Amino acid sequence: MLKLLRPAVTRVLTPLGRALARRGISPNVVTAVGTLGTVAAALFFYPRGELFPGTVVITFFVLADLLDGVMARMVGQGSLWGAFLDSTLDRVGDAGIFSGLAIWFVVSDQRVLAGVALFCLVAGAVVSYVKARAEGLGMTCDVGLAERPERLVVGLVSAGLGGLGVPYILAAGLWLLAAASAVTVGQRLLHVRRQAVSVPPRTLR
Ligand SMILES: CCCCCCCC/C=C\CCCCCCCC(=O)OCC(COP(=O)(O)OP(=O)(O)OC[C@H]1O[C@@H](n2ccc(N)nc2=O)[C@H](O)[C@@H]1O)OC(=O)CCCCCCC/C=C\CCCCCCCC
Ligand SMILES: O=P([O-])([O-])O[C@@H]1[C@@H](O)[C@H](O)[C@@H](O)[C@H](O)[C@@H]1O
Ligand SMILES: [Mg+2]
Ligand SMILES: [Mg+2]
Repeated sequence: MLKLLRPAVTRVLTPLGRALARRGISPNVVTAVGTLGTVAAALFFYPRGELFPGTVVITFFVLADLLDGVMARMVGQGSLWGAFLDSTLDRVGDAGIFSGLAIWFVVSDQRVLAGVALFCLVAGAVVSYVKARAEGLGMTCDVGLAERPERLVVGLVSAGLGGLGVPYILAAGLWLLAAASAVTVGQRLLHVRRQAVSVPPRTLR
């Protein structure tokens, strides 16, 4: 659903993308710096319980994932290597965010929430894997309640508000995200199954 914001986001980020490109910075550098910054901020701030500053810094770096694509499209359709790097490093960034939260929950003796954060990490990775595998087999899988932008917005907004002292919001956000991610896995499996069963087996790769 947040995909609908892509044209507006592209308009806002295009001047910045153009300025970076003029300085010789490539989309791949933006992808890599965004991931490194996300992981470093998540593993520095979250385990200390500094949820609000952590979320602000992570949000800054995570937006690089929008900027890299804007920059790539400014000079054409983007590169194959860039597309691969972007998707792969997204998994690394997500792992940093949710493991940072899980470490904080362990350290602060909130074990159930540590489990929920780990579930969000794994379920989010499965959501992405199902799509990548389906596309690798020649099918489509552009469906689901909690795609990556939704997962990041729910995770980051609840962590940020939790860091500001809003009671129960982080727990509520993570439980919601866990449920939405599980539903999304189900939606994607059904979507892929519908396509897969209509293909004669010998044409499968
Ligand atoms: C009360 C709380 C208030 C907070 C309000 C928050 C509101 C929410 C604000 C913003 C939401 C913005 C969401 C925007 C969604 C945009 C749409 C979308 O689909 O984005 C998807 C992506 C990027 O995906 P991807 O990487 O696949 O796309 P690209 O555009 O990069 O294109 C890929 C292709 O480009 C080529 N390419 C790429 C890279 C490369 N190196 N070479 C290339 O060639 C190639 O062809 C590729 O195939 O977006 C995301 O996943 C990131 C979403 C980020 C959302 C962050 C939201 C943070 C929100 C809130 C944080 C609150 C912080 C403060 C909290 C305190 C509360 C008071
Ligand atoms: O499958 P999902 O995790 O919801 O969302 C995906 C992103 O996480 C991935 O990095 C991107 O390259 C895919 O095109 C897709 O948008
Ligand atoms: Mg990107
Ligand atoms: Mg990405």
